Amino acid sequence: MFIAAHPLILASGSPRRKDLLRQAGLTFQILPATVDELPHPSERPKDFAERMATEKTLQIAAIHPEACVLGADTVVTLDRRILGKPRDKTHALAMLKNLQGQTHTVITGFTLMMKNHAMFEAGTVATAVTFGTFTEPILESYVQTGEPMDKAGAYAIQGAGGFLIHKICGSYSNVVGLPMLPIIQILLKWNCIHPDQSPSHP
Ligand SMILES: Cc1cn([C@H]2C[C@H](O)[C@@H](COP(=O)(O)OP(=O)(O)OP(=O)(O)O)O2)c(=O)[nH]c1=O
Repeated sequence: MFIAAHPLILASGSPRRKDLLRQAGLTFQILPATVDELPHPSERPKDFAERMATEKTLQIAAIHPEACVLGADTVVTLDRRILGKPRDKTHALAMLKNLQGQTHTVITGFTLMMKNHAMFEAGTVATAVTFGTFTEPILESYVQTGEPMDKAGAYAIQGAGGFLIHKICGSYSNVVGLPMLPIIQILLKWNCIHPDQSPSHP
């Protein structure tokens, strides 16, 4: 779909982000950043997500100033509290019990940087997600799949956890880990990618 006109680096170890970029046809290198993912006292969830995305991007851009670097961070928020990834299965069950029957917000912060800070864009996208209500054995059996363990909010909309969701309002890819629309728009604007206009092969 798109052709890379400039080296692109994804500063994230998330397999979901890799899949989203691959689905769009992008070619890129993966170099996960290691940052301390702890919110400052009274830091708003959207500020935290954007700061994390920027810290990840800056870390990798410092080593690869020639590339366009994309960093991101996804947080789940309920009543202005940040729900990160669950510590263990008990924590995952508690998170899911807390989220059921309610609408929470998934915020993904993203940062793109190119040409040694000369080109820099950072922002956040929020998606409202409403869960259904379930019996405890149903939530327990979902936790037993292991899927919740490396996911913010202890679920994966793109996986078995899709059954939990009553409705969403906003970007789907943002819940999975990257708001694809603004990211592709910025990459096109910076001439980092072009639409692939070669004839398709059967
Ligand atoms: C809510 C939700 C989150 N997630 C994932 C997206 C993110 O990968 C993860 C949130 O953790 P992040 O800290 O944003 O990302 P990461 O630790 O996977 O990767 P890195 O720090 O290297 O960038 O939760 C889903 O896959 N599906 C969902 O429905």
